[in-house]
Amino acid sequence: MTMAASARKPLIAGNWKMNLNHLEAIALVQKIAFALPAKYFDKVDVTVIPPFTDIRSVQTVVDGDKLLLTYGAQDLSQHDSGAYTGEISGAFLAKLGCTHVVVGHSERRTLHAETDEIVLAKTKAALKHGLTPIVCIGEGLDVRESGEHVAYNVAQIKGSLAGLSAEDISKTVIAYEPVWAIGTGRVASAEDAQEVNSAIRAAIAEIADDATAAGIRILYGGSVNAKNVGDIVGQNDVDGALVGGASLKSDEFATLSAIAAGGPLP
Ligand SMILES: O=C[C@H](O)COP(=O)(O)O
Repeated sequence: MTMAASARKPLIAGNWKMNLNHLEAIALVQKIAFALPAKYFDKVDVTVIPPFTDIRSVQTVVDGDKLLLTYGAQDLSQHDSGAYTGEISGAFLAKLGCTHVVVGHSERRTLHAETDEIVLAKTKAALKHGLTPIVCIGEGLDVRESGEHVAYNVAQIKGSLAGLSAEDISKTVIAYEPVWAIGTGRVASAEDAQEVNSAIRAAIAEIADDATAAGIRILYGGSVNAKNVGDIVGQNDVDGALVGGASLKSDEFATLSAIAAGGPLP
């Protein structure tokens, strides 16, 4: 790899999951913006990922107050439009000013039976509409305990990006989220995150090329908070975090974003 880790600007993405109505969303974005002044955004990208029903309200605050944080969605349809009741098109998200969309989160893979093929189709849909897909992968506890976690994640990322051009892959963000660390308070060690993230980067070099692998941002997710984020993003191949629970607390989210930026604390 030719690009130093420091050349990849960290990304902190706050996945709110199914929390907060649109009024609560407005309040949280305003509090985050207050706690995280503009000076941090040279060194870290920050995006919030609210439920669909909050996005228009978040857009209003971000545009109205000219905030530097961006926002996205937690999922999208693989289709553009049509008879897909309950689905949301990437075109709609783009029209609302979304920059990012999470695809293949383990909760979607587990609760909605999303396979690598579906994740790939959604990744393509995101790219088609100019959205940055945050492609999630991660092993369950059984795989971790079997010691096969590196091979499992490499297979999952290859399946989720299969056939994409190097140019398309370079427009994605990858998030390694070990399922056993999500919402459990049981965070992977910084070394665990580095081990898998470096294997993912090597896999990207294989399916794309070295420059794409060196430039792509690979996040870690799973019980990240202000206390552990420094060690995690301090690893060579960890370029930020996909944050769940801690993204719902404005001060903690601002603090961990500032730490990812290299400080000082807000
Ligand atoms: O998308 C975020 C992850 O699922 C992590 O959630 P968590 O930080 O609550 O463990």
